[in-house]
Amino acid sequence: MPEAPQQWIAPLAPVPVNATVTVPGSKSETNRALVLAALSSGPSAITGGLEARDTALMRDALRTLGVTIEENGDVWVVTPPEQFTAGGTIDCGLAGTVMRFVPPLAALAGGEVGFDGDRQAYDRPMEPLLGALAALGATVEGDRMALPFMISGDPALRGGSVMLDASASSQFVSGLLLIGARLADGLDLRHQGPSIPSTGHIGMTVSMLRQRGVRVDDTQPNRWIVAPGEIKPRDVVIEPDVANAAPFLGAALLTGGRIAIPRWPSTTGQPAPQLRAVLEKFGGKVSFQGDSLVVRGRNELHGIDIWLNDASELTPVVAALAALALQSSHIHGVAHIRGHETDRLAALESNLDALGARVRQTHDGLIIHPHVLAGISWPTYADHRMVHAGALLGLVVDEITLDDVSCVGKTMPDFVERWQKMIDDSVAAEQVAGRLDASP
Ligand SMILES: O=C(O)C1=C[C@@H](OP(=O)(O)O)[C@@H](O)[C@H](O)C1
Ligand SMILES: C=C(OP(=O)(O)O)C(=O)O
Repeated sequence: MPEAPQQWIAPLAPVPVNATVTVPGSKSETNRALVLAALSSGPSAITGGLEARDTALMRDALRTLGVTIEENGDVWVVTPPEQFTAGGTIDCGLAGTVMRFVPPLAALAGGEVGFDGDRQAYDRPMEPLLGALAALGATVEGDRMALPFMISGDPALRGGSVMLDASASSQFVSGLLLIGARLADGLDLRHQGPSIPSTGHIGMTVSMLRQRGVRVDDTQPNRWIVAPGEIKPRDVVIEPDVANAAPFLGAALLTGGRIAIPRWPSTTGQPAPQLRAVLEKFGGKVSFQGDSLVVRGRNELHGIDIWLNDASELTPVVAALAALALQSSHIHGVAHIRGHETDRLAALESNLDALGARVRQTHDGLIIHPHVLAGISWPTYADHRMVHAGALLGLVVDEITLDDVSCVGKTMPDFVERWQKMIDDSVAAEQVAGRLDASP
């Protein structure tokens, strides 16, 4: 079950932010590492996995399929079963990685596995993935080819060639690639349709498969060939989550401050280069100090024109920054985020309009004309990234009130505490520098 709703008034920044912010592990890498450990030929240890709703749902899902996961502090030891267990029901919550990565595992179980999730998850696209699993030999039952549904698997699923349209989510491709090596004939997967978003995340899947000894040929565009064979166990340390770093880095831009994020992943399938490009386009100065990414803002944001297809989960943060820029901005290439946790284009248009910005949806994005913002209401639509956007606006706009901040627990349950700490650390830094009176 999602958490009970919790209202939150986003704090104003009394000084430019100036802090070092540690960011928890990547959701995408954590859930891939869990799934690959469950598919591999022996136990694997995962260190620094993200502790949040999406990864708890993934651990529960794998346990329902017979996987053993022992959690000792931040080290999780995952032991795969001989064969995935049927008979259970998986709760996907609102997690794309659970609803798209676990059905392929269920297709390898010896019987029926049920899938359900939050009511809001029923609207997220599933049909291309379920259609592909049916084409590969699994039986899929459900009224709408969306959640809820049932899969009857076969541990000896043959696999082979299959075609799908992955323009609604790269996760359809990733989910199938993850099991490709476990199919008797391997997998020859092709995409046909409008371009696939978030291709960096498919790159993350391919590179994590290769690190475990799986042969993947991705030399042709929109085609992936996975050879059948062993998925080797591997111990991993999870890198920080780039999309969860974004609101903190955005705070440096908005307040003319400085934020450092240690352990910045330099080679990653996460949208790290895209985030850096966004911050620079807005006028931020990005540099590295040791293993930290450091962003400095100038208190003035330029309007930007940006293709965010490969980093679409950054859209709410980018839109919030754009609403406070000096010129208009245009975000392109993100039509598919209408099927993310909520219809993010509609949510951003309606929320920012209500604060006074003039925002228009296009066929694949948003045009944002900034305006002096005022107002209090910031509905979050159960979407963690709408919390990030509201928090950013609240740094400089009085009394921004989020109707429910609990949904941020999808990927960062202690976001509010980390946000407040960023502000408190910044005030303390000003006091130490003698620029602010330290008396209460
Ligand atoms: O595979 C992954 O871990 C993800 C892929 C992307 O999904 P879409 O391709 O649906 O945008 C991204 O937005 C999501 O946050 C995580
Ligand atoms: C789109 C997102 O999540 P999911 O993995 O549920 O698709 C996201 O985190 O912004």
